Amino acid sequence: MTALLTVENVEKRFGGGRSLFGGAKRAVHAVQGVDIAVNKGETLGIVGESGCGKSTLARMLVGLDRPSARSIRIEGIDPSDFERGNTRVLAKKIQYVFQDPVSSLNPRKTIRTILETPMIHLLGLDKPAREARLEELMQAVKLSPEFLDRYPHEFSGGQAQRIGIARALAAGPELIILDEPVSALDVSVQAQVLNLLADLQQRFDLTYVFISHDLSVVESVSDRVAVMYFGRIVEHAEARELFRQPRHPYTKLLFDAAPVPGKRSVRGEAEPAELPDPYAPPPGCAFAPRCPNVRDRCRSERPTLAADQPSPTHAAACFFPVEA
Ligand SMILES: Nc1ncnc2c1ncn2[C@@H]1O[C@H](COP(=O)(O)OP(=O)(O)OP(=O)(O)O)[C@@H](O)[C@H]1O
Repeated sequence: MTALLTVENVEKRFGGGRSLFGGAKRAVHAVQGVDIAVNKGETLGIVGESGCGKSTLARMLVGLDRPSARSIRIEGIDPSDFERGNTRVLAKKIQYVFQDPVSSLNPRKTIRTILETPMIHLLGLDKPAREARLEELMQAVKLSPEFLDRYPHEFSGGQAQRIGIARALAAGPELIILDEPVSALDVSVQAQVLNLLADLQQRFDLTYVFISHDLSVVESVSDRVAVMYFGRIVEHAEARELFRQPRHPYTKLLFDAAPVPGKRSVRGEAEPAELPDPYAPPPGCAFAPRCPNVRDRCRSERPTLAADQPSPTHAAACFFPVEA
């Protein structure tokens, strides 16, 4: 398998530095020491609770946020374009679909203008080529070409998200970061958008990074899944393997807390608890205060991601993982 995107030891701190009077300002450690490789044509799911750093990581992958310490490489892109945040080069290769479809579209622009903008600025297409591409895009996202001269507020959430997806496709990217793409939609519309994304992946040979807090959605779309907690990846594995046999106690807790039709909730034990102070990450495992398997070592030493012996592709950052 060829990695299209490789992320090594990426970090993002917000704040820090020196105040006007010379004192050290505290920094939020939003993402710490993240390594990811995304293979061509696959969907990597990233799952975790609110505030764990999913969106910050995603924004760094498309160059919307600059990493504090970095190594992000995309096949076919000169690393210096990444260093300089050369959005024009990056945007041709990698695009972003936002969670809130309506507010992510400029309310004063027609759909035609929204979709034509990347064609002009990134691809330099002339009018006839743009017309042909507009038709192709609208047909791909299953919207009538009549919608092209309307404004974003005239659309339902599901339709607006189809337009957001068409905008992401306009420049012909290879990789799309989908940041909670169906969370704001009605359940009945979610499945339609997920099916559309699967069709488009086949048709345009796309690679996806799919970010969500919703386990059932992540399970249904992902080839591999990375679980994030407090800015770090704490477990990753092939999707089927992870959902069959979670190894990190946090992953297990997420699974136990997920609502399953007909199953009585066990939320009592999995109620979201306070995350550690993001200004002062603990020396040991960040999950230790919530962990049912916690021992002394976990509070002083931070476990690194290590692949399990029986399954070299399944890694959990835990000294005392959940037994098979
Ligand atoms: N611009 C910022 N300035 C300061 N702190 C920030 C900023 N953006 C994010 N953070 C902090 O970084 C951490 C990770 O936030 P992030 O939005 O990436 O998490 P998330 O998992 O995507 O959550 P959500 O699903 O709620 O968006 C949080 O502690 C958040 O408060």
